[in-house]
Amino acid sequence: MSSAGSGTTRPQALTKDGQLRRILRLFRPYRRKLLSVVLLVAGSSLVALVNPFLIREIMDTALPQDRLGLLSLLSLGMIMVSVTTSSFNVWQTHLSATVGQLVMHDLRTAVYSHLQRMSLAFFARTRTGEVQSRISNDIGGMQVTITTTATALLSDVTVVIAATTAMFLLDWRLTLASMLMLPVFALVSRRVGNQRRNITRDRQRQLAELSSTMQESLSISGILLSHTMGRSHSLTDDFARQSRKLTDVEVRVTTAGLWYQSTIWIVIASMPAMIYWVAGLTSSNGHMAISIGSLVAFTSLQQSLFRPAQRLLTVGIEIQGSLELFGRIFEYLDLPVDIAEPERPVEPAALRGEVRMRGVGFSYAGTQRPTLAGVDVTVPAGRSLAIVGETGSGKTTLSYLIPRLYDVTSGSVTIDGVDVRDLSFDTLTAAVGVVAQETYLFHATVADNLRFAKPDATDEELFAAARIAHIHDYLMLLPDGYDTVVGERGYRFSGGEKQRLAIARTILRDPPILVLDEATSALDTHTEQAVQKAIDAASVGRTTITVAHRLSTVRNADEIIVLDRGRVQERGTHDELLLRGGHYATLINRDTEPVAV
Ligand SMILES: Nc1ncnc2c1ncn2[C@@H]1O[C@H](COP(=O)(O)OP(=O)(O)OP(=O)(O)O)[C@@H](O)[C@H]1O
Repeated sequence: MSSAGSGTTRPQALTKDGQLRRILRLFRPYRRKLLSVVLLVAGSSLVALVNPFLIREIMDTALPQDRLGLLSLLSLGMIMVSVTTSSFNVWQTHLSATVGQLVMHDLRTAVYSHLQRMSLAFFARTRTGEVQSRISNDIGGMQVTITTTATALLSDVTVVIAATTAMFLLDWRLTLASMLMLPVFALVSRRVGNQRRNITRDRQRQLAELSSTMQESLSISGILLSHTMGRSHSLTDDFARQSRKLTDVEVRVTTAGLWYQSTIWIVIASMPAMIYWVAGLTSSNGHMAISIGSLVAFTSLQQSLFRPAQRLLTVGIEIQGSLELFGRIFEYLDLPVDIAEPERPVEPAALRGEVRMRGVGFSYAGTQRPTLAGVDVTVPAGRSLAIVGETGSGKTTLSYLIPRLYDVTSGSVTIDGVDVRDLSFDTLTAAVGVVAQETYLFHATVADNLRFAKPDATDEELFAAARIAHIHDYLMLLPDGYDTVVGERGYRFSGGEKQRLAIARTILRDPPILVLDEATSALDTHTEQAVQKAIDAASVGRTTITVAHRLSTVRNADEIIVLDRGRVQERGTHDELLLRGGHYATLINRDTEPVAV
């Protein structure tokens, strides 16, 4: 439950302009829908502006002159205006929500698919919760901006332009008087926007931190560790501390610029009073320079301006916050893919499965000492290689170079003479089957888990693979057989059973090369024999490279290499190496397993 940082570095900050252009590009596929939204918003805003003029006519003409026909017509007009604007709004909201959600869907999928291409190294240095938080919290946080703010902005601009024009037409002096405060508001809004952007950054970081903590500590392994280490209370305290920090940030997000918004609100709300007062001042001998109808129409226009103007002055604040969210997402989309598929892959006819490593060197990023150096090994097709050595000598790392979970730093790994870096991912994954040290099973049925390797596998194929892995009989004894649902991370199955399921899953793809990283956890002799039988059966006719943690399992390998701090120290068969009396012999003697020599 480390509190290591996110592990992702911020690439050079995107310029605001570049970011805006990139955001606009996201909307490009939906420009037709957006055009309809623009038309609907503009239409509804313009139609709404007819109302004040209808009011003026009612007040100045229809009512004083007792013209009932005109009054009915004007009243009906007012009702029609509301019907039209409401219908336009419903339609527009539906369209803009659809576009907003589609853009979010595109972003979510783009981030997910980019992350799928990232190498193991990225996930090794990044906290799981952090990755998920970018997809759920950051993209989720954009929803308001994308779906509502953007269209509100559009309608607000239209209303403000149209209402201001109408106000000028009614009385230009009153209009100017109403707008004196605008520049001051705009300036302050800019400052509050920057403030909001910084707070949003803090909030998203805090959210990611909280997600990571939950992800790690509420997983089966996390709970197991905290229960057995008696750390539940302190973890709860840590969580509470983080959650409390989030509370503070959330309050800051909500209240940033609140005083500013209230001031605007008060000033805007006092405007009609000011206007009546100014109109009163202009009256002489009981006659005002402006008719009552115009005055009412003017203040009603002003009223319709309140919300849009206020929103426009604060929309910058919202957008600044969202820019930060977009920035975090773009940062992930821009992560370089360190293990990329070749543009023009070599397509060999059929792979036999000869694996050759030539002068292989490898260093993990950020480490001083190379993990592997000068490794030369050839495993002829159909033969077996066992890699042994002290813990940390680089066995697993070496085996990961064949399926390209990591790329060599120097030298090369070839399959049938073709560099693995020149093969398409499809060819490579079809050629190399990997059974990793830690078996990962999805929360789904056994059959679904097996079919993850080969979605179109028939039941017979599943049974055959499970038989080879010596797990079929066991599965048939379960009440639900192959339909048994595997618990979270396969917890209902024992370690040995999970390994055999993993072996069955891998051989279902029938790869010519098998890379097996033996589980380090000790299995009882009976289980170990069962797993060994599964491995032996799975290896038949395949090139097999086994990372051996238990020396009892390597005796039959065609070749054994002994790694020492990343270098091949000895090589040969079990008998040859024993006779040599070197490092391997020492390891064998030290191995707790009784070995018949
Ligand atoms: N992602 C990583 N970043 C940096 N160093 C790593 C990383 N993964 C492994 N190492 C280091 O590389 C070395 C070789 O690790 P590797 O897992 O290949 O050893 P191993 O021989 O398989 O060990 P074991 O028998 O304990 O599984 C170790 O010192 C390990 O700490």
